[in-house]
Amino acid sequence: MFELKIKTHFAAAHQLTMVGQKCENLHGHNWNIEVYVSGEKLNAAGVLVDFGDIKKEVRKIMEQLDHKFLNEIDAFKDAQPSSERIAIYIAEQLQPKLANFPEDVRVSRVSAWESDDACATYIP
Ligand SMILES: Nc1nc2c(c(=O)[nH]1)N=C([C@H](O)[C@H](O)COP(=O)(O)OP(=O)(O)OP(=O)(O)O)CN2
Ligand SMILES: [Zn+2]
Repeated sequence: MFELKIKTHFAAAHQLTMVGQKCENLHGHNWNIEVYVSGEKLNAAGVLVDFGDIKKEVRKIMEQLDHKFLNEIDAFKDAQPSSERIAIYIAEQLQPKLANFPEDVRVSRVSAWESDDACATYIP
């Protein structure tokens, strides 16, 4: 088994209803995102997937989130944009894009760091 990781980031605003907590106020984060992709087989070039191909797909997903008010994005209208939900969102958006890659390649983990010391990870 091989596991690749690429890192990216986006900046956005959100509001979370957490009963009296400060995050109920409109505020923003610079999220740092780690995307892990795993699979068994290397291609003729000796790689699972070109890092550049993964980055290209992840960049498109970041464009949907960057400098947005996340609560207004369709995916989060009925589901608050916590770091957990952001991690799931990225994983679910990316997985179908991997259909063009070798068949056993899949998203194995997405971590969303909303600060230097707080991170939510989704493992499909
Ligand atoms: N499990 C989760 N808990 C919290 C989330 C989340 O997405 N998942 N999000 C928040 C808020 O986004 C809030 O903005 C961050 O809160 P918090 O880490 O408490 O605040 P700070 O970044 O200011 O950190 P301090 O350590 O308090 O300085 C809350 N919880
Ligand atoms: Zn927040």
